[in-house]
Parts: sequence; structure tokens; C-alpha cells
Amino acid sequence: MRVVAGEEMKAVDRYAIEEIGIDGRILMENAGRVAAKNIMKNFGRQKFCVLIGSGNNGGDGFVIAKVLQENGYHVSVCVIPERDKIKGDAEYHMNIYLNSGFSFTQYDQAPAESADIIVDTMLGTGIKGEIRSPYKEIFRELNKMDNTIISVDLPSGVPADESPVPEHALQADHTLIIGLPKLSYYT
Ligand SMILES: NC(=O)C1=CN([C@@H]2O[C@H](COP(=O)(O)OP(=O)(O)OC[C@H]3O[C@@H](n4cnc5c(N)ncnc54)[C@H](OP(=O)(O)O)[C@@H]3O)[C@@H](O)[C@H]2O)[C@@H](O)CC1
Ligand SMILES: [K+]
Repeated sequence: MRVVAGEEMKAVDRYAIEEIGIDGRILMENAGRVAAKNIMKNFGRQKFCVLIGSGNNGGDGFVIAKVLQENGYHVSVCVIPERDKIKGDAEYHMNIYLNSGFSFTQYDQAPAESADIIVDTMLGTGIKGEIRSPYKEIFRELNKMDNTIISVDLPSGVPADESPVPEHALQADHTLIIGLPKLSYYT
């Protein structure tokens, strides 16, 4: 099995998009659907809160939140950035999510705290440098809660490569692989 750092995963995605011709929005749809299927198979009908960041990891989150709700799951959805910061493939899936009749709120501690399971789609392989506000404060709050955290691709704040894990990175109970396993799973 191949294990990759973030840049290598990006190169694989770029190859799929530019050379093979698969639209990035389809890659995101597939990634989100596989993750949602895995969650439904392994975690059952509990109370979920999906937390969504501004990048493509957040785009996966819109697909997951939609699929879970279409299947009758109880889901609250909180978005960390302002809505107009969500661009590209993630914006496309946000619009599909909203046009399907589902809704979200800005991040607030209460829905996260009252959920049995948090689905973390805040940051993935695109993280650069120190974890910035408001993410580091949010991760600190979430790390104190005792609900189950399922991270999509990477626990938010954890780099994909062998760099040191920052102090305030999210502490996940489970991580769902998107594409290929990342080097940091093994370090
Ligand atoms: N087509 C594809 O490529 C596919 C990709 N896929 C998925 O996409 C993920 C990668 O997506 P990505 O590259 O958009 O990065 P992602 O991790 O969502 O974060 C970007 C955001 O983070 C922010 N940010 C950065 N550093 C930060 C910091 N230190 N502290 C705080 N914030 C920071 C940065 O903000 P900005 O610097 O722009 O203000 C930007 O908005 C990948 O893990 C997989 O889940 C799948 O859907 C399959 C198809
Ligand atoms: K994540």
C-alpha cells in the first residue's frame, strides 16, 4: 500500500483531474460519499455534528452532512469561516447542500457539545504553518469534550507528513482515509 505526504496526495488528485479528466467536484462527491457510508456502517443512528472549514476538507463535509441527512440521521452542521470564504469545489458542494433544503449555522460550542459524534472536516492536507485562530481555540474546546471525534482525512491541525504535531491539533478517536493513507498516521 502506498503512503503519501500532503503534496504527493495533491499530485495524485491533480493527475486524476488534469490527465485523466475526472472533475474535482466528482472526486469530492466520491470522497464524501465513501466517508458517509463508512460512518453509517460503523457508528449507527446517534446525534451528529459536522464541523466544516473553508477548504476542500470542508467540501467533503458538505457531502457527508447531506448524505447523512438524506438517510434520516440527526445532524447539526456548523461552518467555521464566513460563508463567502468558501470557494471552488467546496462552494459547489455547499450550494448543492443548501439547494437540497439543508442548513448550517456558524460554529458555536453548543451543538458540538450536545452531539454524540463530531465529524471533523475543518482542516485536511492543506494546512500550512502554525494553527491559526479561530481554529486553535476551537480545537482546544473540542479536545476538552468527551464525545467521539471522527476526523476526515486527518485530525484537523495534524500535518500529513512527518512534521511535529502542533500542541493544539484536534485529538481524534477515528480517522477516515480519503484517497491514500498519510505519512503522519504512522509517526
Ligand atoms: N480535489 C481535491 O484536491 C480533493 C481534496 N479532497 C479533500 O481536500 C482536502 C485538502 O483540501 P485543501 O487543499 O483545500 O486544504 P484544507 O486542508 O481543506 O485546508 C485549506 C484551508 O485551511 C486554511 N489553513 C491553512 N493553514 C492553516 C492554518 N495553519 N491554520 C488555520 N487555517 C489554515 C486555509 O485558509 P487560508 O490560508 O486560505 O486563509 C484554507 O482555507 C483533503 O484533505 C481532502 O479532505 C477530497 O475532497 C478529494 C478531492
Ligand atoms: K479533518
